[in-house]
This record gives sequence, structure tokens and C-alpha cells, in this order.
Amino acid sequence: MYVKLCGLRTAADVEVAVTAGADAVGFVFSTSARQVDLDTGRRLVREVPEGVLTVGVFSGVPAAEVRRVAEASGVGAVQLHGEYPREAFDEVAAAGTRLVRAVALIPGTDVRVGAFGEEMLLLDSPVAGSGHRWDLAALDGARPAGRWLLAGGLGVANVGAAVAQARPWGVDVSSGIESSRGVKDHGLMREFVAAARA
Ligand SMILES: O=C(O)c1ccccc1NCC(=O)[C@H](O)[C@H](O)COP(=O)(O)O
Repeated sequence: MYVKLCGLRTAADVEVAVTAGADAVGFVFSTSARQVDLDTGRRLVREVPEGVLTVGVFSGVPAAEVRRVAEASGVGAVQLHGEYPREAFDEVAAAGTRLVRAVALIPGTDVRVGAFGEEMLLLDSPVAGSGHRWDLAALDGARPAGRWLLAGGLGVANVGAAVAQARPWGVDVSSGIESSRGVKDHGLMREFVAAARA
């Protein structure tokens, strides 16, 4: 079970994520209570050992700016939320980063992993980072194959059941590992990684 912990903001968050065994860590560069500026993001990326994927998370940021921040911060992958067209993915990919496409599972959504050139697909609630759950029954008949991550309102108490129902390749969490919005709870981070893999 691939585990991504998202919305990290401090060196201590990074250290806990890495020692807990996270496969990927996310840094939000767009407007959010979890936003990190470029200098902070660059510094945190340097704290992450090789083997753990660093992911820059963006929503509503023009592709050229995403690319600039991705290159300057040194993230290994870019996660794009929302209405980005295929051309935006191509533009960001030209910087050499890996790609994660984050979408809500609503009618008409292309849920084929790689449809926009991405390596991983993230199925999330309609409001990213909100902690809202969504109806996993929507996956019936629309379950992607391959590298897709389940996100949206996951936490220590529900990740096991959610994984059993959705059968994702991996999971992603932000709100469920916080003590208050934007503040990571290090105990919950460790417990979440263990619960996701239990
Ligand atoms: O976390 C944010 O504030 C955020 C803002 C803008 C775009 C994306 C954002 N988060 C993306 C994530 O990867 C979250 O981990 C994912 O949406 C799950 O969030 P949650 O339901 O809070 O676990």
C-alpha cells in the first residue's frame, strides 16, 4: 500500500513522515492553510531522503508558474488538482517532473491512469484538502486500474474500511493527520501509515 502524506509544513513533519515509512510527501504551493512558500518548500524538499517522493501540490496556478515553482523547489513530482487541460500536464512534464492528476469521480471524468500523461491518478473529494469523504460506491463500474490513490476524508479510524471497499493502489491524506487545520499531528501521522498498511 503506497502512502502519501500531504500538506507538510515543517522539518519535523518531514522527519516524522519519513520515519513512519511514507512513500511520498506533499507540499501545497497554492492558496491554502497548508501553503508553503517557495523557500520553505525548497528547504523541506532537501530534508527528504532519496526514495521518498516529494510532491508539489497545485490548484488554480497557471502551468508556467507550476513549472517554475517545481523547478525551483526541486520536487520530484507535481500534483495538479482541478481543471488543468492535457496541455498543462505536457508543459509541466517538460520540466522533467513526474505527474499526479487529482480529480473527483464525477460523471464524465476520465479515470484511466495515464490519460493525461500522469504516473498516478488521485481520486479525491470535490474540494481538495477539505477532509470531506465521498461515496465510494461511485467506484462500482468506474474503478481505475493501476496506480491510483484514494483520498478525501481518510483518517486512522476509517482508512482500513475505505481500502477494503475501494481497493486502491495507494492512499493520500491531509486533514485526517492534523490536530487543527494546517497543523500536523505527528502521532496521527504514524498511526495513519500503520493503519493504511494493516
Ligand atoms: O490540502 C490543501 O489545502 C490543498 C489545497 C489545494 C489543492 C490541494 C490540496 N490538498 C491536496 C491533497 O493531496 C489532500 O491530501 C487530499 O485532497 C486529501 O485531503 P483530505 O481530505 O484533507 O485528507
